[in-house]
Parts: sequence; structure tokens; C-alpha cells
Amino acid sequence: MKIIVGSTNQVKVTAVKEVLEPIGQEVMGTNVPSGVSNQPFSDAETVAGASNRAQACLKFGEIGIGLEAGVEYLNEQLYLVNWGVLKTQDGQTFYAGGTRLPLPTELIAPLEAGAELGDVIDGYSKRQNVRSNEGAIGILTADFFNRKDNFSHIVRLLWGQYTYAQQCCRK
Ligand SMILES: O=P(O)(O)OP(=O)(O)OP(=O)(O)OC[C@H]1O[C@@H](n2cnc3c(O)ncnc32)[C@H](O)[C@@H]1O
Ligand SMILES: [Mg+2]
Repeated sequence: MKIIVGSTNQVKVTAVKEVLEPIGQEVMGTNVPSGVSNQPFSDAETVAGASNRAQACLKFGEIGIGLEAGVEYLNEQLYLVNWGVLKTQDGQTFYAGGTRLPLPTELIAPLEAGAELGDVIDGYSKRQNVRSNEGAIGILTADFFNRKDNFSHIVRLLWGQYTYAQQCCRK
């Protein structure tokens, strides 16, 4: 089956490939619009971006996977959040959230002012292109859990639900 990931960010595409290629699926990344802000500011906006990406991917393959990152407040603490949506040509949709991690207080003001986390975390960590490598989550956890780990966790949850649905409906 041809599975399309709605991004060309190597972290997202590699995460999907590492989970699905060993079980015989063909995975390709392509640039599609998220239809939401470059920096989604709630779980709802983040999951909408993942869903829009998954839907747009269905033009190119049997299954579309959208992965989107955002930020969300809980008790005045801003958290990094991630969502994934898997859609099939025959109208099935599956959702899964990734883990969430508190962001340092000094990152909040620039994000509130409209900066993207990808740019803010580069300055904070004095590294370049963190978003396509270890990610903010990799920086903030000393690389014990990186951005690819986060997305592959989401992909396993999505594929697991999709697989369960196929098994359940054949009975
Ligand atoms: O090409 P796309 O697929 O858009 O990849 P992206 O890295 O921009 O990823 P998202 O759009 O899903 O992320 C939304 C925003 O959050 C930023 N972001 C989210 N998680 C991040 C992380 O772990 N490290 C760095 N930036 C992150 C990212 O730079 C964007 O500004
Ligand atoms: Mg983006």
C-alpha cells in the first residue's frame, strides 16, 4: 500500500518509514498545506492541522498521515504537543496524540509574539534546524527522547488503531 506523509520534514517522514517499511508498506513524504497557523496554539488547532494534512495526502496514495506540532497551555504552563491523524481512501479516520512536555518560561514571550518554536528553540539551544533533527523535545530532554521518537510513537498508535479496525470489521 502507498502511504503518504503530509510533510517533507525528514524527522516526520523517517519516523513513519521506520515504523511502516519493516512491515512492507511504501512510505513517501509530500508537501501539503496544514491549513492552520505555522505555530498552532492549541490542541484543537494542532489536530486540525494534522487532519488537513492527512486529507490532502489522499490525492497521492491509499492512506494519508498528517503529523503536526503545536503548543497548549495547562495551568499557565505552556506545553509542546503533537498530534497525528491517519485517513484512508474509504473514509476511515484515526487520531493519536503524542507526549507533552513543558516549555521553559523564557520561550513563552517570543511564541506569544508570533515566533515559531522551531526558530525560538534554535536560538535557545544555539543550534541550527533543531526542528528537522532532535527537536525541542530532544534538546529539553538531553536527547533521551527526541522528535522522531515522539512521531514514531504517534505512528504506532495510528497504525495500531487502523490495524485493529481492519481485524474487527472482517469478523
Ligand atoms: O515541514 P513541516 O511538516 O511543517 O514541519 P515543522 O517542523 O514545521 O513542524 P510543524 O509544522 O508540525 O510544527 C509546528 C511548529 O512548531 C515548531 N516545532 C514543533 N515542535 C518542534 C520541535 O520539537 N522542535 C522544533 N520546532 C518544533 C515548528 O518549527 C513549527 O513552527
Ligand atoms: Mg510547519
